[in-house]
Amino acid sequence: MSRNIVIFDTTLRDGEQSPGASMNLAEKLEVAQALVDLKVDVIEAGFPIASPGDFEAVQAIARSVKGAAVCGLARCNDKDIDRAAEAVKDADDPRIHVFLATSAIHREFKLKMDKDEIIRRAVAGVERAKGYTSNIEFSPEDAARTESDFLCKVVEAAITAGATTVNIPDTVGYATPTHMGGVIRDLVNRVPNIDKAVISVHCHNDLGLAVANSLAAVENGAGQIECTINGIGERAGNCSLEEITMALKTRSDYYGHTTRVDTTRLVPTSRLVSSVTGLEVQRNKAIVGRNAFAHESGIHQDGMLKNPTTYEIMRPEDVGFHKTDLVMGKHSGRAALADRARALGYHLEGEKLQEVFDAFKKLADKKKEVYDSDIAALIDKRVSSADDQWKLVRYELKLEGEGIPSATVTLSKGDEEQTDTFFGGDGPLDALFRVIEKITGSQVVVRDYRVHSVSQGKDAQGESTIELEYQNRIYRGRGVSTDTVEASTLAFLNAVNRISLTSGEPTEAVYRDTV
Ligand SMILES: CC(=O)SCCNC(=O)CCNC(=O)[C@H](O)C(C)(C)COP(=O)(O)OP(=O)(O)OC[C@H]1O[C@@H](n2cnc3c(N)ncnc32)[C@H](O)[C@@H]1OP(=O)(O)O
Ligand SMILES: CC(C)C(=O)C(=O)O
Ligand SMILES: [Mg+2]
Repeated sequence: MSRNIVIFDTTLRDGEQSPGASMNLAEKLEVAQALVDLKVDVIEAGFPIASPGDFEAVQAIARSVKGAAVCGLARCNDKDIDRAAEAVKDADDPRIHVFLATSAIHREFKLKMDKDEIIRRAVAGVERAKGYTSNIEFSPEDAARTESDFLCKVVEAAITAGATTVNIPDTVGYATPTHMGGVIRDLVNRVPNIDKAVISVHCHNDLGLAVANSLAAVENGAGQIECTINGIGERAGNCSLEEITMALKTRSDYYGHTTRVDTTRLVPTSRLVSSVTGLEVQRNKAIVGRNAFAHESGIHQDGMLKNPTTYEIMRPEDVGFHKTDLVMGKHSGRAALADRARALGYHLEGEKLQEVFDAFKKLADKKKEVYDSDIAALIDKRVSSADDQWKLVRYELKLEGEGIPSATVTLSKGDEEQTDTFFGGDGPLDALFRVIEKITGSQVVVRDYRVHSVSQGKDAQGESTIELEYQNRIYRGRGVSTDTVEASTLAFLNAVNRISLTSGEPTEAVYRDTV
């Protein structure tokens, strides 16, 4: 029977758990708005107890988002649930997502709780959340590795306690499609009150099977899929939203289900998330990769020219690829800029539109043609630096006798400016980075540094991305400018700003990184 599958996006929660993918408040609000435009049903905006910044972001999203439920994650304890409830309370449709691991491994080694205690805590958690909202999701974490009998008992108890969605996570990406389908089928057949809740699925991609496992779950009765843009998330990531929604759409002949997702927004949303997290999308990534609709070989090109359906199962425009890169110039106005920005995944209005418009006009004076990618870069620059404490005022680079670099940088913080100089270093960029370290007082190690062009032509804008290590954590930064040295300096400063943004917060998050 045809069903509408609920799309639960967790880019801002599980997606943000990707090492180095932290987003600032302005970036999270921009992504949340893009998710609304994409027409996802539920936005998991964060884990409010995790840090004051997470709480603030969930609250701001709950207050601003219209047209999707806003969800906050909580462990099964009173403090987490109360904090999540406080964060989502102003949403039109607030959801609290309570989780507790159920597998033998997690019970014994992590939680140190027996089966009875797990059921007691799960029920107490759902009941407490129920005191705040009627929209409650419960997840038995590591469900795919949980004994079937026990999983059925926990799910039944959570529904009796008031859970309206029961989410079945494959937390460690262990399942295969037949296995995951079987887990859902067992719940459908064996849990007496299962019809009182929506069954959800939350698959991780450790074996590259997250999308396949989610499809198998849907085939066996799941009515909600948890997923993220570009498949980002803990370790190898989560089920990719663009892949799962296009699989359901393209193969509606087989699955017969629908989603509310406006698939023409997939590419702009993917771009936005890639840009704010610094996690690049691989060229051959299904649906949104640059090569997803590119045809190189003669026989394929011949077929495409005769009829695109010979080699394309989806139309590029259905996922949001544009045939042409619209050229805007110095004679374009605000209306055209706002319209172009929307097509690229952003919302520009009021003061924000004016700021980007001013930057656009300056760029148009420098560059002959301003492409979509230039515009996206200008907006990204504004969004990613919105919460920055330190701003670059000016810099000067000189090569002294025997080519030794000397860098002088002026940064501002609030109304104050500070200038310093560094002489020496392993090259001009190193000298610039060292001055910034001196002024901001942060000692970092550069782990990765890249520069590439974001638009066409000799006068293209350069984008620099950088990964800094500070106290065993990775911080990413981006900078864009027509001058690549300036782009690199901005990227370094952007990453340093992220350090000062998070290190002042009393978070005790355990972090395992891959460096
Ligand atoms: C599968 C998932 O994706 S779950 C979500 C994972 N995301 C995150 O962890 C990111 C945010 N996390 C954080 O900021 C921190 O871990 C916090 C603030 C939540 C907790 O920090 P701390 O209080 O220092 O605890 P810490 O992280 O060291 O350990 C987690 C504790 O929660 C307990 N716990 C884990 N899951 C649950 C749960 N669902 N319900 C109740 N307790 C739980 C653990 O057993 C451990 O308790 P213990 O300290 O008594 O052994
Ligand atoms: C919190 C839960 C749903 C989770 O992210 C997982 O189990 O992977
Ligand atoms: Mg997860």
